[in-house]
Amino acid sequence: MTAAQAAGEEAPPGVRSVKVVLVGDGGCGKTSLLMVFADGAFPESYTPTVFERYMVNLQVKGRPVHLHIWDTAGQDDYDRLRPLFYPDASVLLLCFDVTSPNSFDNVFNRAVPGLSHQARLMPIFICSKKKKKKKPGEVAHPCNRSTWEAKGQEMARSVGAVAYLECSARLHDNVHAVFQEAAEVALSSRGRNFWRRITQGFCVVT
Ligand SMILES: Nc1nc2c(ncn2[C@@H]2O[C@H](COP(=O)(O)OP(=O)(O)OP(=O)(O)O)[C@@H](O)[C@H]2O)c(=O)[nH]1
Repeated sequence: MTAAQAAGEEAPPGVRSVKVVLVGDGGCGKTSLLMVFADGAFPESYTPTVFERYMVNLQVKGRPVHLHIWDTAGQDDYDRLRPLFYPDASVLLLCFDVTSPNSFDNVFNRAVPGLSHQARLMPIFICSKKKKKKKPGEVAHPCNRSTWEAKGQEMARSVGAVAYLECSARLHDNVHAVFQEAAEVALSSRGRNFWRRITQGFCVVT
């Protein structure tokens, strides 16, 4: 695995550039995922993002790639602005938090509308495996491990995602794989229908 490195504004000559957009409910873990990938550190404090761009270099099949990653605001006040980031993007990371059923439903209700007109934009469905301490007497969460994995895969298929990945920013688990997958999908000459076909069985990376 090649470590990502923070990059300058523009891709150096000859280096391919890929735009990735992170979407998902406010607080579902987008910024933390990106910070662990870009800086290698989990941010301990929560500050809601408006719209921020990060540039990170990584290697795909031994060649340098310049990732432009847009971290978008999850709050509903920004629902109309968010799709403005889609047109020249290659990959959309649709994120939800496993401890929040609302964040799961909202991928479909809020993030996906606006996607249908973007034929070139390939969605990847990302599950953020946050761990929540159970309070005494609390009933099992409806999205517990045995159900949310299946639900996640089903949702991924229904929104036409080309892959389904699980990760934890806090545990630094599978974070690099998310962006590596995004870069590989974006740089492939294969179209969205190809990726959908080969991922019908969805490989879950944990
Ligand atoms: N346990 C756990 N908590 C996490 C993880 N990722 C994020 N969090 C926590 O979730 C909260 C929100 O995280 P952010 O990454 O800022 O969420 P966001 O989706 O960028 O939120 P907005 O900027 O409001 O859209 C913070 O308190 C994080 O510490 C994780 O992998 N595990």
